Amino acid sequence: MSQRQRIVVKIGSSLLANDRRLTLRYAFMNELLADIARLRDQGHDVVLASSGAVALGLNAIKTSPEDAGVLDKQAAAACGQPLLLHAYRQVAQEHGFDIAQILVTLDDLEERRRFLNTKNTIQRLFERDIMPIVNENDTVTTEEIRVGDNDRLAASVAQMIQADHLIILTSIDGLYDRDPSDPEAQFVDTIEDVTEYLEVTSGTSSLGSGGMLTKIQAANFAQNAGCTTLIAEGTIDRPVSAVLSGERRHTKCVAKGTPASSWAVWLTNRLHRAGGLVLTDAAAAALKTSATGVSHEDVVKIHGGFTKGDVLHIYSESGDEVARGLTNFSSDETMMLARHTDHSVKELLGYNARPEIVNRDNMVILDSQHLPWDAPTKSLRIVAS
Ligand SMILES: Nc1ncnc2c1ncn2[C@@H]1O[C@H](COP(=O)(O)OP(=O)(O)O)[C@@H](O)[C@H]1O
Ligand SMILES: N[C@@H](CCC(=O)OP(=O)(O)O)C(=O)O
Repeated sequence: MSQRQRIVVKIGSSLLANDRRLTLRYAFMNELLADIARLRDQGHDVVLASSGAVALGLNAIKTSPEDAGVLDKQAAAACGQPLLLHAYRQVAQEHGFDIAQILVTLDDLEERRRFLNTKNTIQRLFERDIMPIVNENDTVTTEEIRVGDNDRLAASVAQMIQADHLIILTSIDGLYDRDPSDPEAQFVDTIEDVTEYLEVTSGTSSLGSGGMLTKIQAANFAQNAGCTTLIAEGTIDRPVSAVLSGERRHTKCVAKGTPASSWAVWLTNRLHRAGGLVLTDAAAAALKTSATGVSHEDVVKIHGGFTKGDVLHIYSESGDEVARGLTNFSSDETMMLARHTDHSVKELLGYNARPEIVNRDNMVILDSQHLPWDAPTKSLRIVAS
């Protein structure tokens, strides 16, 4: 690998924490950072997305992984994160480089301005030759507002920095076509279309969060952003470079040849659904070909309580997700406009604006490479009532 690359390496909890004693696996960390030091010396930019804060903090709060509830995990992360980063810093310095901590929440990835701020920070750290280590700020997140797994978080970072490779190191050597404990399970070398594998990926290791499903979703995010994902076992001997060079077995999820613009990728790679619109089937079908956006006249149901600027998932009445786009109106304003199509925006909301809920310029039509989200079944308000 001679060309200079941007690489995001995601490390699962079970690689950093001993699963019985819940103590740090220093030997693995040492080999990992030695390997990364060599990659850095060859000119590559590396970001680590590291799990392990919760697992390493459980001893401090005297709780086991099986018994830990949300509050325990938040407290454990508060104890484990400084321990983890302190170790990373000491070991990295042994290998001649410095590290920095970036703790993010869902909003830092989903809100455009915060996403760009985070991107700029990582860029500046690269310029100063410091390796960023990213984790979710588990202590301040709750179930509804968290990413929840570092696989998709790492993919968001890969998309953010336009990485060439996302390397997900975990407790298993890659993806199998069924539960890997099934003796008939076959190893999958290469994935072009992740949708074929969504059904075969349940279950996690004892310390893991998302299992193989979130790795496959992450791989899809990355491939849409023009980044190739390699899923491999975090083996102690040259954990990253042996995978990159192809010496160690792994599952490769190939990047799409022509990635969309970074804005379109940000718009479609969603970790959270702020809200949605259901359109008539005819209007949803027309979106694919027309040059106009979503008209207030076509909305039949509104999902969730959203505000202006949120990214909405747009469905047909038959339940297919057809597009994602930035809304010009809040959910309550959208309901007013959709219910009273014979009135102007000025009459209904008190200011002049076109009654287009989502502009064509602020929308991306989904195609076969995107993983659609199931149509919402709860928090739906019907327009014609
Ligand atoms: N089809 C599959 N192929 C490979 N692994 C799978 C599959 N389905 C479930 N898994 C499980 O996913 C686990 C890895 O995910 P996880 O425990 O969340 O790891 P990490 O902590 O590294 O994120 C493996 O231990 C494996 O048992
Ligand atoms: N943010 C959490 C890790 C969440 C997570 O994705 O864990 P894992 O599935 O082990 O990568 C932590 O630091 O403990």
